[in-house]
Amino acid sequence: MTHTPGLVVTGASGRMGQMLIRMIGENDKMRLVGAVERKGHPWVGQDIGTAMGGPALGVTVTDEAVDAFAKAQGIVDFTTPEATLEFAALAAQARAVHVIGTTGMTEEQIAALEPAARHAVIIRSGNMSLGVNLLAQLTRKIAEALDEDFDVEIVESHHHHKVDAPSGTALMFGEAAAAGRGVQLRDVADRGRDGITGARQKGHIGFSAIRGGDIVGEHDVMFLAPGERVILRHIATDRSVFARGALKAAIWGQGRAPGIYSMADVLGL
Ligand SMILES: NC(=O)C1=CN([C@@H]2O[C@H](COP(=O)(O)OP(=O)(O)OC[C@H]3O[C@@H](n4cnc5c(N)ncnc54)[C@H](O)[C@@H]3O)[C@@H](O)[C@H]2O)C=CC1
Ligand SMILES: O=C(O)C1=N[C@H](C(=O)O)C[C@H](O)C1
Repeated sequence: MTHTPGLVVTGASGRMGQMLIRMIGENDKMRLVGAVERKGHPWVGQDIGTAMGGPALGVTVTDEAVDAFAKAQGIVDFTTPEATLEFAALAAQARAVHVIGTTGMTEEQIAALEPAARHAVIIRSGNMSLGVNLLAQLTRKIAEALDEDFDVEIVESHHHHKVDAPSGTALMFGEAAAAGRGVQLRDVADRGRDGITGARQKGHIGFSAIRGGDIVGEHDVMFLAPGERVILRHIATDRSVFARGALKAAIWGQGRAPGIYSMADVLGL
């Protein structure tokens, strides 16, 4: 009998789903026990390995998450907000660790994860990479140190398929800057300026989004004052940095008390 945690990947055919499946296959500390896709997806019923164009992996893509989750100790989920909410309830029933990478969730959708977190471990982050999580800590410290003469602007760039803006990472940086200043992001966020917007308000945190080509994910956190600028930059060139963090989280969560955790918890930051 094997004691390595069995993982289910949801959104298995997606950009992150396929990266996760490849990386689980290369890791002897975990096993792939399920691959879930949305109803009607052409991969449902096929072996996930062959659907991805490689050798068979012995795991058939299913649209029945409840059956797949019953065999799993961890669910790694990069899908959509609606699917993620559904999976949170099912993962809690199965007492499986639910790693959530999905972005674009509203405040209400995030709050709706709480009942599931009473029964199981949820680890959620808008960005699973070590570099971004380190930079979020730095953002908070810099925001604590600099006063409101420094305007905070966050600029993010992503591939042309991305459907949500600002990115989950940009919002993480915004939350970190707001926490450093002792304010709530929702009270100071400037999202989507257009037209005669009026002059910039002191203390606000601005967001801008670029979409194009195959950009994996790039973020600048800018502190802009008369006479000087401090700019923090993170550039992801490969999705493996997100997948590595998500898989680390799935292992870290095993045996933890139920609750909602972040990547800062996983990484001990
Ligand atoms: N937190 C992080 O570090 C990262 C988060 N993301 C986020 O992850 C999400 C997915 O990103 P990508 O893989 O680029 O998108 P994608 O569009 O390539 O993949 C999403 C997959 O989810 C599937 N899906 C949708 N509804 C489903 C359902 N009800 N059941 C099962 N599968 C379902 C889709 O068919 C698709 O294959 C996005 O929200 C993105 O912003 C992406 C990269 C890193
Ligand atoms: O959709 C993506 O691709 C990414 N999404 C995450 C986000 O919204 O910040 C993380 C990463 O930037 C890639």
